[in-house]
Amino acid sequence: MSVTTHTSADVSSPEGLIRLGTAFCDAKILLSALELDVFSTLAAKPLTLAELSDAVGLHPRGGRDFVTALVTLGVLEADGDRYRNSAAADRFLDRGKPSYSGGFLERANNMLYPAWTHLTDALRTGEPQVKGKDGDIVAQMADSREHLDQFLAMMDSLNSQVAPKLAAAFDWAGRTDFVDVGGARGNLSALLLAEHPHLTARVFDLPHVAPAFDDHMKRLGTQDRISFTGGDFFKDPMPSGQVLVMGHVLHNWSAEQRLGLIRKAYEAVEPGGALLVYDRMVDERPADLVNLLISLDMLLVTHGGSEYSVEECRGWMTEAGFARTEAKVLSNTDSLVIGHREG
Ligand SMILES: C[S@@+](CC[C@H](N)C(=O)[O-])C[C@H]1O[C@@H](n2cnc3c(N)ncnc32)[C@H](O)[C@@H]1O
Repeated sequence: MSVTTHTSADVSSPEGLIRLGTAFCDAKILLSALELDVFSTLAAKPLTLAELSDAVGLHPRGGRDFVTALVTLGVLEADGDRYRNSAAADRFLDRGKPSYSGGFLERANNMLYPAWTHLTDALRTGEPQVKGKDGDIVAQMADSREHLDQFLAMMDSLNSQVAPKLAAAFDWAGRTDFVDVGGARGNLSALLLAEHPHLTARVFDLPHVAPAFDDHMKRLGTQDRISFTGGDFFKDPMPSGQVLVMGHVLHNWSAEQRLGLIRKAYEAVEPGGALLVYDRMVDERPADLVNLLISLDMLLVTHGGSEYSVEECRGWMTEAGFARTEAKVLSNTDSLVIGHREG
Protein backbone atom coordinates (compact mmCIF):
# COMPACT_ATOMS: atom_id res chain seq x y z
CA MET A 1 0.00 0.00 0.00
CA SER A 2 1.38 3.43 -0.83
CA VAL A 3 0.48 6.19 1.57
CA THR A 4 0.34 9.86 0.65
CA THR A 5 2.18 12.19 3.01
CA HIS A 6 -0.54 14.37 4.46
CA THR A 7 0.93 16.79 6.92
CA SER A 8 1.52 20.52 6.68
CA ALA A 9 4.82 20.11 8.54
CA ASP A 10 8.08 20.61 6.67
CA VAL A 11 9.88 17.37 7.43
CA SER A 12 13.04 18.21 5.50
CA SER A 13 14.82 20.23 8.22
CA PRO A 14 15.62 19.69 11.92
CA GLU A 15 13.23 22.54 12.78
CA GLY A 16 10.48 20.92 10.73
CA LEU A 17 11.03 17.55 12.37
CA ILE A 18 10.91 19.14 15.84
CA ARG A 19 7.71 20.96 14.85
CA LEU A 20 6.13 17.67 13.72
CA GLY A 21 7.29 15.90 16.88
CA THR A 22 5.71 18.56 19.10
CA ALA A 23 2.43 18.89 17.18
CA PHE A 24 0.73 17.31 20.22
CA CYS A 25 1.11 20.74 21.90
CA ASP A 26 -1.17 22.32 19.27
CA ALA A 27 -3.69 19.54 19.77
CA LYS A 28 -3.67 19.87 23.54
CA ILE A 29 -4.18 23.65 23.37
CA LEU A 30 -7.36 23.12 21.34
CA LEU A 31 -8.57 20.28 23.59
CA SER A 32 -7.96 22.33 26.76
CA ALA A 33 -9.81 25.29 25.26
CA LEU A 34 -12.81 23.03 24.66
CA GLU A 35 -12.54 21.54 28.16
CA LEU A 36 -12.37 25.04 29.67
CA ASP A 37 -15.45 26.11 27.66
CA VAL A 38 -13.57 28.95 25.96
CA PHE A 39 -15.64 28.72 22.76
CA SER A 40 -19.06 28.57 24.42
CA THR A 41 -18.03 31.50 26.65
CA LEU A 42 -16.90 33.65 23.72
CA ALA A 43 -19.98 32.70 21.68
CA ALA A 44 -22.00 34.88 24.08
CA LYS A 45 -19.80 37.95 23.46
CA PRO A 46 -16.16 38.92 22.74
CA LEU A 47 -14.12 39.39 25.93
CA THR A 48 -10.81 40.90 27.02
CA LEU A 49 -8.11 38.57 28.30
CA ALA A 50 -8.94 39.51 31.91
CA GLU A 51 -12.69 38.91 31.38
CA LEU A 52 -12.11 35.61 29.62
CA SER A 53 -9.64 34.48 32.30
CA ASP A 54 -12.19 35.31 34.95
CA ALA A 55 -15.01 33.55 33.13
CA VAL A 56 -13.21 30.26 32.42
CA GLY A 57 -10.74 30.26 35.33
CA LEU A 58 -7.33 30.91 33.71
CA HIS A 59 -4.33 31.55 35.95
CA PRO A 60 -2.41 34.70 34.85
CA ARG A 61 0.80 32.67 34.49
CA GLY A 62 -0.35 30.91 31.29
CA GLY A 63 -3.45 32.77 30.19
CA ARG A 64 -1.89 35.23 27.75
CA ASP A 65 0.26 32.56 26.05
CA PHE A 66 -2.70 30.19 25.83
CA VAL A 67 -5.10 32.72 24.32
CA THR A 68 -2.47 34.09 21.93
CA ALA A 69 -1.70 30.51 20.83
CA LEU A 70 -5.41 29.98 20.09
CA VAL A 71 -5.32 33.08 17.88
CA THR A 72 -2.17 31.82 16.14
CA LEU A 73 -3.80 28.43 15.58
CA GLY A 74 -6.74 30.19 13.91
CA VAL A 75 -9.58 29.29 16.27
CA LEU A 76 -9.80 32.69 18.00
CA GLU A 77 -9.49 36.17 16.53
CA ALA A 78 -8.19 39.32 18.23
CA ASP A 79 -10.28 42.47 17.78
CA GLY A 80 -8.53 45.35 19.59
CA ASP A 81 -8.13 44.10 23.16
CA ARG A 82 -11.02 41.64 22.83
CA TYR A 83 -11.07 38.02 21.69
CA ARG A 84 -13.79 36.27 19.74
CA ASN A 85 -14.27 32.84 18.14
CA SER A 86 -13.29 32.25 14.52
CA ALA A 87 -16.33 31.59 12.32
CA ALA A 88 -15.69 27.81 12.35
CA ALA A 89 -15.04 27.66 16.11
CA ASP A 90 -18.24 29.60 16.73
CA ARG A 91 -20.26 27.23 14.59
CA PHE A 92 -18.71 23.91 15.54
CA LEU A 93 -17.18 24.31 19.03
CA ASP A 94 -19.91 26.23 20.90
CA ARG A 95 -21.77 23.60 22.94
CA GLY A 96 -24.93 25.71 22.81
CA LYS A 97 -25.40 25.32 19.04
CA PRO A 98 -27.03 22.37 17.24
CA SER A 99 -24.05 22.39 14.82
CA TYR A 100 -21.68 21.59 17.75
CA SER A 101 -19.15 19.02 16.54
CA GLY A 102 -16.86 18.85 19.56
CA GLY A 103 -18.10 15.46 20.81
CA PHE A 104 -15.26 13.61 19.14
CA LEU A 105 -12.73 16.12 20.48
CA GLU A 106 -14.09 15.73 24.03
CA ARG A 107 -13.48 12.01 23.72
CA ALA A 108 -10.05 12.68 22.20
CA ASN A 109 -9.23 14.73 25.29
CA ASN A 110 -10.58 12.30 27.87
CA MET A 111 -9.60 8.96 26.40
CA LEU A 112 -7.46 9.10 23.27
CA TYR A 113 -4.90 11.66 24.44
CA PRO A 114 -3.97 9.62 27.56
CA ALA A 115 -4.01 6.36 25.54
CA TRP A 116 -1.67 7.76 22.86
CA THR A 117 1.05 8.33 25.47
CA HIS A 118 1.31 4.49 25.50
CA LEU A 119 1.53 4.05 21.72
CA THR A 120 5.00 2.49 21.92
CA ASP A 121 3.69 -0.21 24.30
CA ALA A 122 0.71 -0.90 22.02
CA LEU A 123 3.01 -1.20 19.01
CA ARG A 124 5.22 -3.68 20.86
CA THR A 125 2.40 -5.80 22.30
CA GLY A 126 -0.61 -5.30 20.02
CA GLU A 127 -2.62 -4.76 23.22
CA PRO A 128 -5.09 -1.96 23.96
CA GLN A 129 -3.79 0.68 26.38
CA VAL A 130 -6.94 1.61 28.27
CA LYS A 131 -7.60 -0.73 31.13
CA GLY A 132 -10.72 -2.56 32.33
CA LYS A 133 -14.00 -0.83 31.72
CA ASP A 134 -12.24 2.22 30.26
CA GLY A 135 -11.18 0.02 27.35
CA ASP A 136 -14.65 -1.38 26.73
CA ILE A 137 -16.71 1.17 24.84
CA VAL A 138 -19.92 -0.83 25.14
CA ALA A 139 -19.56 -1.34 28.92
CA GLN A 140 -18.77 2.34 29.33
CA MET A 141 -21.89 3.33 27.42
CA ALA A 142 -24.01 1.11 29.64
CA ASP A 143 -22.36 2.52 32.75
CA SER A 144 -24.32 5.76 33.13
CA ARG A 145 -26.59 8.02 31.15
CA GLU A 146 -23.89 10.67 31.23
CA HIS A 147 -21.34 8.35 29.56
CA LEU A 148 -23.94 7.18 27.07
CA ASP A 149 -24.84 10.74 26.08
CA GLN A 150 -21.17 11.66 25.75
CA PHE A 151 -20.53 8.74 23.36
CA LEU A 152 -23.68 9.41 21.37
CA ALA A 153 -22.77 13.08 20.96
CA MET A 154 -19.32 12.02 19.78
CA MET A 155 -20.79 9.61 17.23
CA ASP A 156 -23.32 12.19 16.03
CA SER A 157 -20.54 14.70 15.39
CA LEU A 158 -19.15 12.16 12.89
CA ASN A 159 -22.34 10.66 11.42
CA SER A 160 -23.84 14.14 10.78
CA GLN A 161 -21.06 14.69 8.26
CA VAL A 162 -21.68 11.32 6.59
CA ALA A 163 -25.49 11.49 6.38
CA PRO A 164 -25.91 13.96 3.47
CA LYS A 165 -23.33 12.03 1.43
CA LEU A 166 -25.03 8.71 2.15
CA ALA A 167 -28.38 10.25 1.18
CA ALA A 168 -26.92 11.12 -2.23
CA ALA A 169 -24.76 8.02 -2.85
CA PHE A 170 -27.49 5.38 -3.03
CA ASP A 171 -30.67 5.06 -5.07
CA TRP A 172 -33.16 5.40 -2.22
CA ALA A 173 -36.05 6.26 -4.54
CA GLY A 174 -36.98 2.64 -5.19
CA ARG A 175 -36.89 1.61 -1.50
CA THR A 176 -39.42 2.01 1.26
CA ASP A 177 -37.50 1.22 4.46
CA PHE A 178 -34.11 0.68 6.03
CA VAL A 179 -32.64 -0.72 9.24
CA ASP A 180 -29.73 1.13 10.85
CA VAL A 181 -27.71 -1.59 12.60
CA GLY A 182 -25.75 -0.10 15.52
CA GLY A 183 -27.72 3.06 14.71
CA ALA A 184 -27.28 4.54 18.22
CA ARG A 185 -29.84 7.27 19.02
CA GLY A 186 -31.04 7.48 15.41
CA ASN A 187 -29.27 10.64 14.36
CA LEU A 188 -28.12 9.34 10.96
CA SER A 189 -31.54 7.77 10.31
CA ALA A 190 -33.27 11.07 11.03
CA LEU A 191 -30.94 12.94 8.67
CA LEU A 192 -31.54 10.35 5.92
CA LEU A 193 -35.31 10.62 6.38
CA ALA A 194 -35.08 14.40 6.09
CA GLU A 195 -33.57 13.91 2.60
CA HIS A 196 -35.88 11.00 1.62
CA PRO A 197 -39.21 11.52 3.39
CA HIS A 198 -40.85 8.51 1.70
CA LEU A 199 -38.72 6.09 3.77
CA THR A 200 -39.36 4.60 7.19
CA ALA A 201 -36.48 3.58 9.45
CA ARG A 202 -35.77 1.19 12.27
CA VAL A 203 -32.74 1.54 14.53
CA PHE A 204 -31.25 -1.66 15.97
CA ASP A 205 -28.92 -1.16 18.94
CA LEU A 206 -28.29 -2.42 22.46
CA PRO A 207 -31.35 -2.10 24.74
CA HIS A 208 -29.73 0.44 27.09
CA VAL A 209 -29.57 2.93 24.19
CA ALA A 210 -33.41 3.07 23.98
CA PRO A 211 -34.04 5.97 26.43
CA ALA A 212 -31.45 8.12 24.67
CA PHE A 213 -33.04 7.22 21.32
CA ASP A 214 -36.50 8.26 22.62
CA ASP A 215 -35.21 11.60 23.91
CA HIS A 216 -33.30 12.36 20.70
CA MET A 217 -36.27 11.52 18.47
CA LYS A 218 -38.53 13.78 20.55
CA ARG A 219 -35.96 16.57 20.26
CA LEU A 220 -35.86 16.14 16.46
CA GLY A 221 -39.63 15.58 16.13
CA THR A 222 -39.11 12.26 14.29
CA GLN A 223 -40.56 9.89 16.92
CA ASP A 224 -43.42 8.75 14.61
CA ARG A 225 -41.16 7.80 11.71
CA ILE A 226 -38.27 5.91 13.29
CA SER A 227 -38.69 2.88 15.57
CA PHE A 228 -36.15 1.25 17.86
CA THR A 229 -35.45 -2.46 18.31
CA GLY A 230 -33.19 -3.39 21.20
CA GLY A 231 -30.88 -6.39 20.81
CA ASP A 232 -27.32 -7.67 20.61
CA PHE A 233 -26.07 -8.14 17.06
CA PHE A 234 -23.77 -10.95 18.15
CA LYS A 235 -26.56 -12.93 19.82
CA ASP A 236 -29.85 -11.87 18.19
CA PRO A 237 -30.96 -11.86 14.57
CA MET A 238 -30.91 -8.43 12.95
CA PRO A 239 -34.33 -6.99 12.01
CA SER A 240 -34.97 -7.56 8.32
CA GLY A 241 -35.46 -4.78 5.79
CA GLN A 242 -34.99 -3.77 2.18
CA VAL A 243 -31.80 -1.96 3.10
CA LEU A 244 -29.49 -2.49 6.08
CA VAL A 245 -27.02 0.25 7.03
CA MET A 246 -23.97 -0.51 9.18
CA GLY A 247 -21.89 2.58 9.80
CA HIS A 248 -18.82 3.07 12.00
CA VAL A 249 -19.60 -0.32 13.51
CA LEU A 250 -17.33 -2.91 11.89
CA HIS A 251 -14.07 -1.10 12.73
CA ASN A 252 -14.68 -1.79 16.44
CA TRP A 253 -14.36 -5.55 15.91
CA SER A 254 -11.87 -8.15 14.70
CA ALA A 255 -11.85 -9.36 11.07
CA GLU A 256 -13.54 -12.62 12.10
CA GLN A 257 -16.33 -10.76 13.95
CA ARG A 258 -16.81 -8.40 10.98
CA LEU A 259 -17.37 -11.31 8.63
CA GLY A 260 -19.85 -12.79 11.15
CA LEU A 261 -21.78 -9.50 11.26
CA ILE A 262 -21.86 -9.21 7.47
CA ARG A 263 -23.15 -12.79 7.21
CA LYS A 264 -25.89 -11.94 9.70
CA ALA A 265 -26.77 -8.79 7.79
CA TYR A 266 -27.03 -10.84 4.59
CA GLU A 267 -29.69 -13.01 6.26
CA ALA A 268 -31.63 -9.87 7.26
CA VAL A 269 -31.52 -8.10 3.86
CA GLU A 270 -34.62 -8.95 1.84
CA PRO A 271 -34.01 -10.50 -1.62
CA GLY A 272 -33.26 -7.68 -4.06
CA GLY A 273 -32.16 -5.48 -1.16
CA ALA A 274 -28.77 -4.08 -0.16
CA LEU A 275 -26.32 -3.75 2.72
CA LEU A 276 -24.62 -0.35 3.03
CA VAL A 277 -21.41 -0.30 5.07
CA TYR A 278 -19.66 3.01 5.68
CA ASP A 279 -16.47 3.38 7.66
CA ARG A 280 -13.18 5.24 7.64
CA MET A 281 -11.62 2.72 5.33
CA VAL A 282 -7.90 2.79 4.75
CA ASP A 283 -6.98 3.13 1.11
CA GLU A 284 -4.96 5.40 -1.08
CA ARG A 285 -6.78 8.72 -0.85
CA PRO A 286 -4.84 11.86 0.20
CA ALA A 287 -6.55 11.85 3.60
CA ASP A 288 -5.25 8.37 4.30
CA LEU A 289 -3.20 9.58 7.27
CA VAL A 290 -6.37 10.59 9.14
CA ASN A 291 -7.79 7.10 8.79
CA LEU A 292 -4.49 5.49 9.71
CA LEU A 293 -4.54 7.54 12.91
CA ILE A 294 -8.09 6.35 13.63
CA SER A 295 -6.95 2.79 12.95
CA LEU A 296 -4.22 3.29 15.56
CA ASP A 297 -6.91 4.70 17.90
CA MET A 298 -8.64 1.34 17.47
CA LEU A 299 -5.42 -0.48 18.38
CA LEU A 300 -5.16 1.64 21.53
CA VAL A 301 -8.77 1.49 22.72
CA THR A 302 -10.45 -1.68 21.38
CA HIS A 303 -9.76 -5.41 21.48
CA GLY A 304 -8.88 -6.31 17.88
CA GLY A 305 -10.56 -3.39 16.07
CA SER A 306 -8.91 -1.55 13.16
CA GLU A 307 -9.82 0.26 10.01
CA TYR A 308 -9.93 -1.97 6.93
CA SER A 309 -9.77 -1.52 3.20
CA VAL A 310 -12.57 -1.23 0.67
CA GLU A 311 -11.32 -4.40 -1.00
CA GLU A 312 -11.41 -6.35 2.29
CA CYS A 313 -15.00 -5.23 2.85
CA ARG A 314 -16.04 -6.23 -0.66
CA GLY A 315 -14.39 -9.61 -0.09
CA TRP A 316 -16.35 -10.21 3.15
CA MET A 317 -19.59 -9.29 1.39
CA THR A 318 -18.90 -11.67 -1.48
CA GLU A 319 -18.02 -14.43 1.01
CA ALA A 320 -21.29 -13.78 2.87
CA GLY A 321 -23.30 -14.30 -0.34
CA PHE A 322 -23.93 -10.84 -1.82
CA ALA A 323 -24.20 -11.20 -5.59
CA ARG A 324 -22.62 -7.86 -6.48
CA THR A 325 -20.66 -5.21 -4.60
CA GLU A 326 -19.78 -1.63 -5.39
CA ALA A 327 -17.67 0.98 -3.62
CA LYS A 328 -17.99 4.76 -3.42
CA VAL A 329 -16.01 7.53 -1.79
CA LEU A 330 -18.28 9.45 0.59
CA SER A 331 -15.80 12.06 1.84
CA ASN A 332 -12.10 12.58 2.52
CA THR A 333 -12.42 10.11 5.35
CA ASP A 334 -15.40 7.82 4.78
CA SER A 335 -15.98 5.16 2.14
CA LEU A 336 -19.16 3.30 1.32
CA VAL A 337 -19.33 -0.33 0.22
CA ILE A 338 -22.68 -1.64 -1.05
CA GLY A 339 -23.56 -5.32 -1.21
CA HIS A 340 -26.52 -6.16 -3.46
CA ARG A 341 -28.51 -9.28 -2.66
CA GLU A 342 -29.98 -11.19 -5.57
CA GLY A 343 -33.74 -10.68 -6.12
C1 LIG B 1 -19.28 3.61 16.88
S1 LIG B 1 -21.01 3.51 17.14
C2 LIG B 1 -21.67 3.89 15.56
C3 LIG B 1 -23.01 4.58 15.64
C4 LIG B 1 -23.62 5.03 14.31
N1 LIG B 1 -23.86 3.95 13.42
C5 LIG B 1 -22.78 6.10 13.65
O1 LIG B 1 -22.43 5.97 12.49
O2 LIG B 1 -22.50 7.10 14.33
C6 LIG B 1 -21.32 1.78 17.32
C7 LIG B 1 -22.73 1.46 17.74
O3 LIG B 1 -22.85 0.03 17.80
C8 LIG B 1 -23.62 -0.31 18.95
N2 LIG B 1 -23.29 -1.66 19.39
C9 LIG B 1 -22.14 -2.08 19.95
N3 LIG B 1 -22.21 -3.39 20.23
C10 LIG B 1 -23.46 -3.80 19.85
C11 LIG B 1 -24.12 -5.06 19.89
N4 LIG B 1 -23.51 -6.13 20.37
N5 LIG B 1 -25.37 -5.13 19.39
C12 LIG B 1 -25.99 -4.03 18.88
N6 LIG B 1 -25.40 -2.80 18.82
C13 LIG B 1 -24.15 -2.70 19.31
C14 LIG B 1 -23.22 0.73 19.97
O4 LIG B 1 -24.17 0.83 21.02
C15 LIG B 1 -23.10 1.99 19.11
O5 LIG B 1 -24.31 2.69 19.04
